[in-house]
Order: sequence, then C-alpha cells, then structure tokens
Amino acid sequence: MTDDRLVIEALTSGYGETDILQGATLTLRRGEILALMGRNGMGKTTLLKTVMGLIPTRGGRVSLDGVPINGKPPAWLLAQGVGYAPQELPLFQDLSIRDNLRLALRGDRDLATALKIVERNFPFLLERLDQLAGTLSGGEQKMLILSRALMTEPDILLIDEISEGIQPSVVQRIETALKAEREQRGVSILVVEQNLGFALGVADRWAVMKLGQIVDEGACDAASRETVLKHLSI
Ligand SMILES: Nc1ncnc2c1ncn2[C@@H]1O[C@H](COP(=O)(O)OP(=O)(O)OP(=O)(O)O)[C@@H](O)[C@H]1O
Repeated sequence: MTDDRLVIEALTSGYGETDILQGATLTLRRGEILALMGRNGMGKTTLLKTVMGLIPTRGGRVSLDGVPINGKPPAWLLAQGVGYAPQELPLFQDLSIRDNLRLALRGDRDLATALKIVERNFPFLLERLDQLAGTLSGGEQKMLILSRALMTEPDILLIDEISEGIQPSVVQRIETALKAEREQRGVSILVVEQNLGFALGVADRWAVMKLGQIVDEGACDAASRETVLKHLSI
C-alpha cells in the first residue's frame, strides 16, 4: 500500500483566459501535515479550489488513493472524506454555533457524536452553542470553521490560511488541535499558509508555489525557515 493519498500531477486551471495553475505537482501523504506557502497571488487558493472541484481542471490529474477525482463535485469529495476549510469565512453569521455545526454534519452522523470532536479541541464552543456565529470574534470564528471541518472526521483536510489575522495564542490552539487530530485519526492535512512560524511548527513537510507551480519542497527541519524565506523574498 502506498503512502501517497492525494496526488496532484501537472495540474492546470484558471479563470477566464488566464491559466493560474501552470502544471502544479504535489503529493499529500498518509498522516502527514504539509504546508504550502508562497507569495500573494501565486495560486495556492486556486490549487485547493481546483482539487475541491470548485474550479474546473484544464489539464493534469488529481487522484485520491489512486482513483482519479478530476471534475468531481465538492459534495462528492466531502462524502469521500475530503474536508475543506476555505479562506473566506463560510459561516452562517445569523445562525447559532449549534446550527452552523449541525449544517456541516455529513451522512447520517448525529450531532452529539460530532460535538465530542469539537469538545476535545475547542471546548468553549460547547459552552456557547446558542451564540450567533456572527457575534464571535475573528479568532473564535476561525476555530468554529475548523471545528466544522474536523467534526466530519475527514481523511484528507485542506485548510486555507486559517491563521490569517488571528492572535498568536489562537494560532497555537489551532496548531495543537491539528496535531492532536493527526495523532488520533491519522488525517492527512494540507495547510496553505502565510504564517511561516505556524506553518513550519505544525507541518512535517513544506512546499513553495510560484506562478502556479511547485518550485521547491522539503522536510521541516532547522534549515527550512531560511530556505522558505529565500523563496518568499525573491
Ligand atoms: N475568481 C477569480 N477570477 C479571476 N482571477 C482570480 C479569481 N480568483 C483568483 N484570481 C487570481 O488568481 C491569482 C491567484 O490567486 P490565488 O488566490 O490562488 O493566490 P494565492 O496564492 O492563494 O494568494 P494569497 O496568498 O494572496 O491568498 C491571483 O492573481 C488572483 O487575482
């Protein structure tokens, strides 16, 4: 059995007449956390959206455990255990925390079981189930977004800039939650990140995207910070 779970090969996609992804190749392995970094506008979000079937593939392949998934709709991917926490706040601002969580349930799972997953990572949410999502702070909303994704017990989780605009203590809680879920369930996680400290702290491996291609990748170690910084500053 191969350890390669989500394999992205020579992927091309874009908007209108412009190709943003220009042959991106990246593999997410079983039970790893992989950080995808790159300067603004390089195509990181476009990569996640293409994998999730939100943008059509123009060339190349995406496969999940060896099965091609190009062109599969988001709902099908979610049912296969591919979770997605997008960059834009996807919450229903006028609904309670409880209802936001309930709407994210997949299949025939019951809310009580899903709430146990929320409780082990972000217990404060359970104490405030009736609070409207729109009244939560920015950091709290990020934790609710992540809880919605984690409670579906995904095998693969794609997370887009979850640390953006939130204070260091919340970033730390998110890092702890992601590592705990990986330990407990062996979920494979791809994080798109601008926060280098968080990315290299949470991940096992990193990759850098430039102009729609993966230009470098490696294991997270003492030398990673300098290597990635060079890519981000050029
Ligand atoms: N819906 C869209 N229509 C047209 N162009 C788009 C659309 N969405 C993104 N783009 C363009 O595609 C390019 C890549 O954007 P993308 O959001 O994938 O980059 P990114 O690497 O995630 O950047 P950031 O770190 O700033 O979020 C940018 O030039 C962006 O302006």
